[in-house]
Amino acid sequence: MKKITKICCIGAGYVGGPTMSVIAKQCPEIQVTVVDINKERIAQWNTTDLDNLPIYEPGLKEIVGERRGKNLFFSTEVDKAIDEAQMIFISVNTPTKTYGKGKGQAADLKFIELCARNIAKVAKDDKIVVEKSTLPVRTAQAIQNILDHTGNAVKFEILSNPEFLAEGTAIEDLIHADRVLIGGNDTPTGKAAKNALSAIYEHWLPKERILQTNVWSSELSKLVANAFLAQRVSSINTISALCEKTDANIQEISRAIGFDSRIGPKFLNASVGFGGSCFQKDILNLVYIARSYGLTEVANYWEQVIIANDYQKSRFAENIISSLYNTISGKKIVVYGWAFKKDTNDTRESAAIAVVDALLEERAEIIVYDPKVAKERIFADLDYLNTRTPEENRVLVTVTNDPIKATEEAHAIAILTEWDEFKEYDWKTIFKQMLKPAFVFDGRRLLDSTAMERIGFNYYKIGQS
Ligand SMILES: NC(=O)c1ccc[n+]([C@@H]2O[C@H](COP(=O)([O-])OP(=O)(O)OC[C@H]3O[C@@H](n4cnc5c(N)ncnc54)[C@H](O)[C@@H]3O)[C@@H](O)[C@H]2O)c1
Ligand SMILES: O=c1ccn([C@@H]2O[C@H](COP(=O)(O)OP(=O)(O)O[C@H]3O[C@H](CO)[C@@H](O)[C@H](O)[C@H]3O)[C@@H](O)[C@H]2O)c(=O)[nH]1
Repeated sequence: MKKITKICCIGAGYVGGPTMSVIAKQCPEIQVTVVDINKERIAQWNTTDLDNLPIYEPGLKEIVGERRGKNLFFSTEVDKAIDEAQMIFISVNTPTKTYGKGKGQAADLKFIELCARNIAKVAKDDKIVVEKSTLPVRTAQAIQNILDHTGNAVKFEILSNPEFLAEGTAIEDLIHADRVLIGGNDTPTGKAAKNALSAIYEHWLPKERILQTNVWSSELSKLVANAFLAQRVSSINTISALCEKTDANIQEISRAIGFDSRIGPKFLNASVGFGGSCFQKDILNLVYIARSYGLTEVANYWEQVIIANDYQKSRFAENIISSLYNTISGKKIVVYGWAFKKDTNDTRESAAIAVVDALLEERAEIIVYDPKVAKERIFADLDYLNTRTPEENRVLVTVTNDPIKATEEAHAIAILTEWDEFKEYDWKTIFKQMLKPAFVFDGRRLLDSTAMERIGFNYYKIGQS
C-alpha cells in the first residue's frame, strides 16, 4: 500500500473538525481536507477571528491557527476532496430517526448513504473509506454494497474507526487517547488498510493502544462504550434520589464505591441528568438493534438507562416546583448553564432544555445565562420541542449576559451546567438582591452546602437531603 499523504473528512462538525485538526498537527506531511455541505460552517472554520470557530473546544483554536492553510484545509468542494484523497473519513451526523420505521430509536443513516453514493460517483482510484461516525453494527456492509454497485469499478476497503472523544476535552482526549479502535476485514487488503490507518495514529500514540478488530466488533464497541458510560451516570443518579430520602450523601457513596478498583472512581458524579448528542441516541440505537434481533430482555435492560435519565430531569424540575410552594407561575427563576456540560457550546439533549420546559409549563419566568451558548441556540432548542409557540417562549424566557444582575428580585436559581465561573460568583451579593426565602437548586453539586446555607440560602444539592 502506498504511503498515505492526502486524506479527507466528510463532515466538519464536533468530531470531524477537532479530529482532523489533531491529525494535521501530528502528521505535518499529510494533507488534511475537511469538507462539508454546510457553507456557513465551512466559512466559520475559515474565519480569521479564531474566537469565532463554529465549535468551542479548549486548545482547538491554537491548532487551527497553527495548521490551517499549511496542511489543514476546510472546504465545500466535496467532490474534489474525495477525488484527491487516498483515505476518506465519513464523519457526518447520524441522528435518531424522526420518521418511518424505527422512528424515535434507530439511527438515521441517510447522510451516511449520501456520502457513500458521492464517493462511489467521484472515485477514480482505489480508496480506503473510514467510518468515523457512530453507526449501527453491520453498517459497513451497506456502505460496501453501495460502493461496489454504483462505483466506477474501483476497489474500496472499508474500516470502522469510531471516535471516543468527549466534548469539552476533545483535544486532550485525541492527543492522549486511551485507545484507538480500528475494525476491518481480515483479508490482505483489509489488513493493509488497517495498518495504513494505524500508521497515522502511531505518529503520536503507542502501538499498544491502537486496537485492531473485525469491523462488526468495532462498530458495536462504540455503542457499547457509550451505553456503559451512560449506565454509570444513570446508576448513580437513581441512588441520588435514594440519598435524598435517607440522609446518605451521594458524594460519599461515589467515593466509597469508586475506591473499589473493580468499579473505579470516574463517571460517578450525580447530576441533573446526562445530555449530549451521543448517549441517548446511541442507547436508543442499541435498544432498536437488540429488539430487531428479537432480544427483548436485552433491549429492555438498556432502555432503562434512558428511562432513569428522564426521571432524573423531571424529578429535578418537580422538586423546584414543590419547594417553591407548588406555584411558580410568574416567579422569576434564573437558570445558570444551558450547555450539556461545561467547556462546550453544544446544547444537544442538554438536561437544561427538559428542566426549563417543565418550568415553563407552570408559567415560570425564566432568565437564562450561559457563558458560551448563543441566545438564538437557546430559543431554537425550546422552539424545537413544540410545547408552546415561539412567541410564547420569547415572552416567558429572557437570555442574559449579566448573570449577577439577572438574580435581582429572583425567587430561585437553578444550576444546570457545571461551569467553573459559577463557583467564583459573589454569592453574598446574589443572596442580598434575591427575594426571600432565596432558593438555589444545584443540579451539578457545584457549590459548598455549608457556605451557601451560612449565607442564608435554601440550598438544594442533588443527592443530599
Ligand atoms: N459530538 C461528539 O462528541 C461525538 C463523539 C464521538 C462520535 N460522534 C459521532 O460522530 C458523528 C458526527 O457527530 P458530530 O457531533 O460531529 O455531528 P455534527 O452535526 O456536529 O457534524 C456533522 C456534519 O456533517 C455534515 N454533513 C452531513 N451530511 C453531509 C454530506 N453528505 N456531505 C458533507 N457534509 C455532510 C453536516 O453539515 C455537519 O456539519 C456522529 O455519528 C456522532 O454520533 C460524536
Ligand atoms: O459522572 C458523570 C459524567 C458525565 N455526566 C454527564 O453525562 C453527559 C455526557 O458527558 P461526557 O461523556 O463527558 O460527554 P460527551 O461529549 O457526551 O462524550 C460521550 O459521548 C461521546 C460521543 O459518542 C463519546 O465519544 C465519549 O467517549 C463519551 O464520553 C454530560 O451531560 C455530563 O454532564 C454526569 O452527569 N456525570
